[in-house]
Amino acid sequence: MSFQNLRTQYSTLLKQFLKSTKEFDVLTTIPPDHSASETLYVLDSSFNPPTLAHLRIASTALQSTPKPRPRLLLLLATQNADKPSKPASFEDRLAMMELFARDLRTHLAITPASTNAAASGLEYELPVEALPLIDIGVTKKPYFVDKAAAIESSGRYPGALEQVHLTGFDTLVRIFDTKYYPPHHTLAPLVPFLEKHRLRVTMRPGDAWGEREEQVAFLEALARGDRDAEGARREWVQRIQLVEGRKPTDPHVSSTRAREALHSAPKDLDWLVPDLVKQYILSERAYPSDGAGTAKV
Ligand SMILES: Nc1ncnc2c1ncn2[C@@H]1O[C@H](COP(=O)(O)OP(=O)(O)OP(=O)(O)O)[C@@H](O)[C@H]1O
Ligand SMILES: NC(=O)c1ccc[n+]([C@@H]2O[C@H](COP(=O)(O)O)[C@@H](O)[C@H]2O)c1
Repeated sequence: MSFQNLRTQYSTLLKQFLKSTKEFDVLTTIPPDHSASETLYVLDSSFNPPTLAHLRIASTALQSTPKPRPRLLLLLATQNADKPSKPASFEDRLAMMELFARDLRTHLAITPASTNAAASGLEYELPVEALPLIDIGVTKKPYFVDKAAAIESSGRYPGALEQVHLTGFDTLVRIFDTKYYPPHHTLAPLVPFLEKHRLRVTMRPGDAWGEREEQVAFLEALARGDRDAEGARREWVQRIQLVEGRKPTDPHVSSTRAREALHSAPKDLDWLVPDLVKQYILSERAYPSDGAGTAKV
């Protein structure tokens, strides 16, 4: 299917979703398949555009599970907690999410899960049947607690399915920010979320969120009870896994950096975004240099 047809397909599906009363829906599954799974990994993002950091977050989570054929939901919220809905339109982002899903499956097919296996130098290829199913989903809810509840009540997945939300450290801090939970502004709304589901948080050292030690200290403070007065529970640390992010020598990858590189240094896209996503943003003008481009629906 051409990029343009892919975009048109998502434009139609998105319009139907926005007109419906649904709070969450799956628009596509790659490959089309309805078999059950025990754990649902959820990568919620603006996908503006999807980057190699997103790919790393998703692939390391999927490769860390001993369960056969895990399932991944790539989730786009039509309303963001903080950011305006631009510069790329939602249909461009949905098209890029599908391309990202294909890039991710290709990556998983040829990348061994352990560094030992990688070092062995033996040729490696995962059979197609073992690759994860990837759902492309949309939600009208900006907050994690509501997204998780909307996924649960959608009927799209078995009721008891555990969700593991994949986030970066900056998002963990915001999930634990009481400003998002009016009218009482406590962390009580997180209780049902963390009783049932988990967070797998990738550290994001060296930027506005502090170095590795400060990020580890955030969870230690939670375990010590420093946040009890806000309504936090110490046992939540069992539900939150902190995993290593980029090495200090690796460049910092973000969607902002990819959008900037498109106009100033397109060669940098090679280490910022996966291959099909790169082809899409170079050919489809999802990010015009005049900054135009809005969430057209
Ligand atoms: N380099 C990274 N390291 C760790 N986590 C990341 C990284 N890039 C993105 N994430 C996480 O992935 C999730 C979705 O990211 P998001 O779409 O906000 O990407 P972003 O690169 O931060 O976007 P932007 O640059 O447009 O603000 C968030 O939970 C974010 O913390
Ligand atoms: N308290 C919360 O649940 C909370 C706070 C901030 C952002 N978010 C969400 O996290 C996701 C990633 O956010 P950014 O795209 O702003 O990095 C978005 O879907 C956003 O709406 C949730």
